Amino acid sequence: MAKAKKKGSKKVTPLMAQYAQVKAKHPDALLLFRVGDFYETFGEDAVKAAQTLGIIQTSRNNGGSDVELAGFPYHSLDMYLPRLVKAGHRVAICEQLEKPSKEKKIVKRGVTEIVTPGLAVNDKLLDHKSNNYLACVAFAGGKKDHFGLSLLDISTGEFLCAEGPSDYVDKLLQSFQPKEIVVNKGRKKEFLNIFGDRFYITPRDEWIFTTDYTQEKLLRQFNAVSLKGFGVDKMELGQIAAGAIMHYLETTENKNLQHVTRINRLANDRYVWLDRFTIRNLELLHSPHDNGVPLVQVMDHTVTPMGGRLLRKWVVLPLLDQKAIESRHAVVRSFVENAVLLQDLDEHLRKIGDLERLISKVPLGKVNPREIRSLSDALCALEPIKELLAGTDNPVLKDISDKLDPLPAVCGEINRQLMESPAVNLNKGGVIADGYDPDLDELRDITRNGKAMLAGIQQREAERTGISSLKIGFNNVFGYYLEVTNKYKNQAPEEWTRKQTLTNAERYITEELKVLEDKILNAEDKILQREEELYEELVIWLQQYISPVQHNAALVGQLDCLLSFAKLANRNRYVEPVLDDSKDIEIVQGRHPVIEKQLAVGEAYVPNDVSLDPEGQQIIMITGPNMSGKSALLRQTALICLMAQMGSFVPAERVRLGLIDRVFTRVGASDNISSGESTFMVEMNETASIMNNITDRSLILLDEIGRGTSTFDGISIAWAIAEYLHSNGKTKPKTLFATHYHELNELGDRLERIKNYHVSIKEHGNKIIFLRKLMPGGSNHSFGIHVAQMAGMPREIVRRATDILAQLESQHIEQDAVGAVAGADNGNGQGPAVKPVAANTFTQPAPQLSIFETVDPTAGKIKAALEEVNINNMTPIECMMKLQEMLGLLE
Ligand SMILES: Nc1ncnc2c1ncn2[C@@H]1O[C@H](COP(=O)(O)OP(=O)(O)OP(=O)(O)O)[C@@H](O)[C@H]1O
Repeated sequence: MAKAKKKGSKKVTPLMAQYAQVKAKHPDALLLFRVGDFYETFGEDAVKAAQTLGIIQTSRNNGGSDVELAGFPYHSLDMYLPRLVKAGHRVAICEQLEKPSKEKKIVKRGVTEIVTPGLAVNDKLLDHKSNNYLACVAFAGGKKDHFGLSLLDISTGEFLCAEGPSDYVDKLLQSFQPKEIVVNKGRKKEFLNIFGDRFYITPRDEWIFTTDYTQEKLLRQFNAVSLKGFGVDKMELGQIAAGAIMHYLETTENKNLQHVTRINRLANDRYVWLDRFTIRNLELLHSPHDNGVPLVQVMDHTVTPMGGRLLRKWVVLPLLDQKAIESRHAVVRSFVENAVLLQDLDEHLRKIGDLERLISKVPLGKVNPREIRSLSDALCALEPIKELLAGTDNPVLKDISDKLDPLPAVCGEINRQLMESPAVNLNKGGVIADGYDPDLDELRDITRNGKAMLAGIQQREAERTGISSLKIGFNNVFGYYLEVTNKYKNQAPEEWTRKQTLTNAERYITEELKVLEDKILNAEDKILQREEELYEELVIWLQQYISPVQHNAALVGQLDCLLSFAKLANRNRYVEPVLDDSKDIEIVQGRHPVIEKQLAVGEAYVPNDVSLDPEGQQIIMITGPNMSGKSALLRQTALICLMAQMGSFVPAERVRLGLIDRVFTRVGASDNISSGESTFMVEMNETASIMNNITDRSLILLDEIGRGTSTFDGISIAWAIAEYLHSNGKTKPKTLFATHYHELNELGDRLERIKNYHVSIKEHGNKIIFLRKLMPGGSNHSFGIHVAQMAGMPREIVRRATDILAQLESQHIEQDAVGAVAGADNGNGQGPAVKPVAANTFTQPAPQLSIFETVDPTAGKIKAALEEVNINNMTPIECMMKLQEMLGLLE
């Protein structure tokens, strides 16, 4: 008796069994599984794919149970893949590894590529003006504040390595904005605590993060016996981070990395220290405001992607080496003085395209024929650039000229081998030039002239044999044949092979005909195959030129940035800053590079002078009403110094600068509050980090520090900080202090290197007009109420606020009582340099009144009238009439 089929037993199809196997190897990835002409996703992946891509989700019967299914045609991969990755998915692409055939039940499949935000090489996932870094952070043992960081842009081959305390690594993460960070699984929580949760994290097993394993990975990549040559041999944690990246790449099918030819040390002693708050506050790379413009956007006049990407690095890494900065200035000067040279170079640079990313696609096997052609166009454009630079008398430009190598052999070979405008897709043919390969030429000849060749054979054989009625025909059974009518059949030569006898004719085949037939019938396929072979050979041949092409790309990037500085200077009337050995900052008629470009037509930016020097005017205390331009002044001072040290000219009439080594900015009541901490706490933490890191060459901007707390605390803290910066006995950092606590002007009288300034305004009746000029001397009252009035605050409130202010001011016991910082330590344990003064005895303002609790009886009436209103029952006309009634009450 046959066994009854067990109810509910499931038989998984071979395809789904194969899927399950592949998926088990990549559990954390969304698997695109190639089935014929489709990429399919199953189960949870299908749900995610359908949601992200808006494609239809169906189900597939998988032996008794339904599994979710969503798919798209293979040729749409380019469209859908970037969308999946941008949505934050790791995507594994599983291809069919062999051609389907009748004998095989199921074709072999395997994952050929894993794409994540940090592993993108697809143009649709990349921004040509920004690098796309994959990072790794390695931790020291225990709780030590020391980390290794590596950054790799797989799309350009740039590989960087650094080591240092958490605030340094944090600053680098802010500057380089990696798209993905590989972290030791066991330290992920710590990572999130220290560096925040704003990154795309990929946790990996603990064993990878060991010295021996990672070092071996690096040595193998660089084919070296030591890492000394790269200057990273002493950086154990940096090496661990870099090696872990190499491991990660291997496990994500990124094995051909010949374009990663070196690793560079990011040395923090070469660049101005900007912590992440400063990079953010100065809006160097990004602006948090909706229509805000970051500095880099104003500065960027580059015309090549290499220049665009390099400029972003120059902006966050201003130099400390005076010679290097001055040599950039000298190049900019020579371009500013030679408009023709500037324009010619600009024109040639525009032809270069993304040389760096093009060459990186060569080892990755992702380069298409048209891209190779543009590689040669780019190299050809180097020739005139080289010549133009050789004709200058600037040593840096001459050096770039010497080093530029247009690689004529590469250009020549590409031009010889590829068609002038080759197809983008290799599988469509039309890539290799005519005349390059005899076999290919013959095949093409056949497809173009097949019929003529057959006619030629027919004619020749007819003449040779005297069979005048000889014909060539074709059938599906034995292909091309010669047909001879019975009348001539005795004249058929012996070497012809008879294939068929008809009533009135004989059919023959010949060796020659069969060879030609084979060629004609297979020519198309063979052409594609031959083109593929030749193209692959060309790509492999090109690999030997990766390094020289990368070198050219780097030189082009530099040149482009320097030209961009010159264009910036020309278009905006910037001047060359003068650097000297002093520790001074002297800015004459400085402007804010971004705000001046943002002003409405007809409005002019008001320039200002700012002078700081540690021995005289070390701290400038700027008071002035809100909106008067205090923050702009602070920021423009820092931006001018930083731009000067990037090598750029600056928005001012004249600038003399002793190099600055660090810029700190702190903005009171900053809106970037990390979770769980109060605004004030954040502000104090930030300020504490400044206090521990200042040097004589540092520039500090403190904007409304202390604003995040009550007036008492705010003034006290701001006071104590100012005192400390002035009198800590160790360093005299140059400081700009903006505050609306006019009480702080008192410090100017007490401490010799604190000078009071105010941003001038003109009071006109009840209104104020902003003159925006920085003038010596403090201002003696606050202007918050004026600003409230300007903002359209109801008249009643403004009047009431004025009364309260008057009341408070009358209760304000003398100014001396301000310094509520008794006992504030000066950092060297010797107590404050200024004699602490009695605690402030401001009277607390009365608790805030609600708008309707004012003493004004009219408000009470309006309140009562409003309470009667039921908007839901009113027509628009009735609403208007009610409003009119209330306005009547007001009047
Ligand atoms: N020198 C200037 N010339 C022309 N416009 C300026 C100048 N300085 C500032 N502004 C304009 O005034 C606006 C307010 O400036 P800013 O934010 O610096 O004022 P603030 O005194 O710091 O105000 P708050 O205390 O409210 O932060 C700027 O956004 C800018 O549009």
